[in-house]
Amino acid sequence: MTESTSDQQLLYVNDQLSDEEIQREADLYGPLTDSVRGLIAATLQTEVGESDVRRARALIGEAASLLRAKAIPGPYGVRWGASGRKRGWGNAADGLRNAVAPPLNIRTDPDGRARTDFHLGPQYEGPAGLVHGGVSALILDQVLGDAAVAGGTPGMTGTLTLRYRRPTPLGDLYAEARVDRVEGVKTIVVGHISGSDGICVEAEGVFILPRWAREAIAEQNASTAG
Ligand SMILES: CCCCCCCC(=O)SCCNC(=O)CCNC(=O)[C@H](O)C(C)(C)COP(=O)(O)OP(=O)(O)OC[C@H]1O[C@@H](n2cnc3c(N)ncnc32)[C@H](O)[C@@H]1OP(=O)(O)O
Repeated sequence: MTESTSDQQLLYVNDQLSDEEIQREADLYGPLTDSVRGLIAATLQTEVGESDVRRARALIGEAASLLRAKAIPGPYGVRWGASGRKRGWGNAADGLRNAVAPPLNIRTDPDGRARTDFHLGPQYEGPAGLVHGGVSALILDQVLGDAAVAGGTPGMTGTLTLRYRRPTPLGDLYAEARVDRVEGVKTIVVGHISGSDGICVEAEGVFILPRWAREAIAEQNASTAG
């Protein structure tokens, strides 16, 4: 689907939508995503009888057909509107249109900080009653990455190091991150997830602006200077 770097770059699109149109889309699709999240939890927890399970499957199939009648053919990509507002709505960690993503609402500060309160339901379970370690990694990757973006030095995750200090309970949690230092093209970010008993998972990430992006920026700077 995205076999080369140039295929991937085509998924960064400036679609010129106005802020009002973007807000209208957010108001329409955000609640749809929440409904599907509710469906995922209901699918996991239901104990209704066989005929109700079959009926639910038929209704879900009907809803999927309705939605697929007009749909984008591949990944959502990353889009910008006319004012520069960015939408990574397909993002698996925090995409507004991605029901697989945990319900994060990450807030950032321009000094390179990011934080979010969030609630993880039963669909994020690993060990009994606890958050799956991969889900914690997913969330920390995103929160640390957002801190790098907020600090003005965005990048792809080169290395993510995690220390699981204590089991992470399902339920109400908090994550935060801050840029620790910038070393050339590498931004080193630290952060953690905590629950009511304190820090559960600590993380350090190295975020690197990819070579193709560095070259594109250098080309742009050269053409502006020339
Ligand atoms: C909205 C934004 C939030 C984002 C949060 C989510 C982020 C993600 O999930 S991104 C997806 C997961 N990550 C990936 O798929 C990345 C795949 N890897 C790559 O694309 C590349 O290897 C990439 C970009 C990491 C580095 O490639 P490239 O730019 O060619 O590196 P290169 O020029 O060789 O090296 C630059 C520097 O980085 C260092 N470096 C390279 N790779 C790594 C690495 N994996 N870890 C640590 N350091 C590295 C090099 O040593 C070099 O350091 P120095 O400048 O000190 O000599």
